[in-house]
Amino acid sequence: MADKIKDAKIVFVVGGPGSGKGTQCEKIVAKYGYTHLSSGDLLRAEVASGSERGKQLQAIMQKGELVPLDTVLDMIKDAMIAKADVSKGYLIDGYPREVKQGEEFEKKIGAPALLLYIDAKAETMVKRLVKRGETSGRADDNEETIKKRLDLYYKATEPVIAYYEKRGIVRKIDSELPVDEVFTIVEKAIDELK
Ligand SMILES: Nc1ncnc2c1ncn2[C@H]1C[C@H](O)[C@@H](COP(=O)(O)OP(=O)(O)O)O1
Ligand SMILES: [Mg+2]
Repeated sequence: MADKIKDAKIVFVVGGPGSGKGTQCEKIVAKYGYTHLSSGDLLRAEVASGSERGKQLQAIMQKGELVPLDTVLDMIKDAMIAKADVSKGYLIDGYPREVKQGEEFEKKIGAPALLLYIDAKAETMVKRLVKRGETSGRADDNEETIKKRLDLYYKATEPVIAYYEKRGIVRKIDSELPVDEVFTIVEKAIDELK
C-alpha cells in the first residue's frame, strides 16, 4: 500500500477550527488536482451512514473531543488507497490533530513533504465558525463546542506544528487575509514542491 502512493506528494493541512483549511483545500484541488481528504468529512460521512461506529463517533464529535486514532487513520488510509492510481498529491486536512497521530501516519503511510499551517486568530475562527454554523448543519458549530475545539487545538495540535518545524517543512499561511490573497501564499508553498 505504501508503495502505491509513495510517489504522490503528501501535504498536511493544519490549523484551528474555522481557520480556512477546507476553503484553501478546495482551491488547491481546483488548480493542482490534488486529492482532498478531510478527516472531519470522512468521519461525518461515517456518522451519516447510520452505522454503529458512526453513532459512537457522533457522540465524541458532538463533545468536541478527538476520536480514537486508529479509526481516523484507517479511514484516511482507505481513502488514499482508493485514489492511488489517479492522485498527484494528497491534502490531509485536519490531521494530525496531535503529535502521536503524525507519528502513526508516517509509520503506516508515509512522510509529508509539506505542512501548510493555516493561521488565524482565535477571535476570527470563532466568528467564522458561528457564521458557518448558520448553514453548515454541523453539530459542533455551536459556541459551547467551538470553545472546546479551540482549547483542544491549542493544547494538542499546536505542538504538531513545532514538531514538523524542526524538519523545515512548515509553511505558515496568514489566513486573516481575504480568501484569494491567502491562496496566493498557498500557491507559492505548493509550487516550491515541484
Ligand atoms: N480567508 C478567509 N476570509 C474570510 N472567511 C473565510 C476565510 N477562509 C475561510 N473562511 C470562511 C469559510 C467558512 O464559512 C469558515 C470556515 O472555513 P473552513 O474552510 O470551513 O475552515 P476549516 O476547514 O479550517 O474548519 O470561514
Ligand atoms: Mg474543514
